[in-house]
Amino acid sequence: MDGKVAMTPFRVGQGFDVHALVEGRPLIIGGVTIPHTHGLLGHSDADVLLHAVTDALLGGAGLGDIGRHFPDTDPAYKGADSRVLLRDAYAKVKASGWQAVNIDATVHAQAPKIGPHAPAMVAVLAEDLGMAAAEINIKAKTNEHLGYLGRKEGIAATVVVLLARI
Ligand SMILES: Nc1ccn([C@@H]2O[C@H](COP(=O)(O)O)[C@@H](O)[C@H]2O)c(=O)n1
Ligand SMILES: C[C@@]1(CO)OP(=O)(O)OP(=O)(O)OC[C@H]1O
Repeated sequence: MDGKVAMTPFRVGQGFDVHALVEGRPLIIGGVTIPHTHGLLGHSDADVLLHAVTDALLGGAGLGDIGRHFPDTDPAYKGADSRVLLRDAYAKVKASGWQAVNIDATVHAQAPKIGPHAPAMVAVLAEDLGMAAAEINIKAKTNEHLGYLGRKEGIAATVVVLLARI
């Protein structure tokens, strides 16, 4: 033994993202358009949850992060549908020998209520990643009116994913 763990069958990935809430943009979270007074600002459609899932998948596979694969300086991704980026990133993850086992996510939003939309978000992720809906969990938290999230200046998402070697 040289002290290294070779060919481990499982790896964990984590992702975080945050986008500012502004007027005049649609609010798209987890591929679902949610009626709201404000939407998220970004180079793409600013889907904070799908970006965090993408980063968790890429991170677990050791493939860097979303900005490395889809730079926000590239006009090709201006207004991009984050579902397309997620599917593209996951194809790279699988090509590198890993598949997702389960996903657990939290959307940090003072408003609006995310719970009623969570099943639709799970369906989006299940379809795009070819996973069973039962392996995907989406939670939501306010920020108890504290800080920039609590002042509704933005929405954040945190995600963990378990990857298994294919
Ligand atoms: N944007 C949100 C925030 C929260 N929820 C649901 O409310 C529950 C209580 O949230 P606290 O932040 O007050 O602990 C939480 O467990 C969610 O079920 C939500 O749907 N959308
Ligand atoms: C998705 C990309 C690319 O359009 O842009 P944004 O929508 O600004 O999102 P961000 O979470 O900052 O991450 C990565 C970017 O490269």
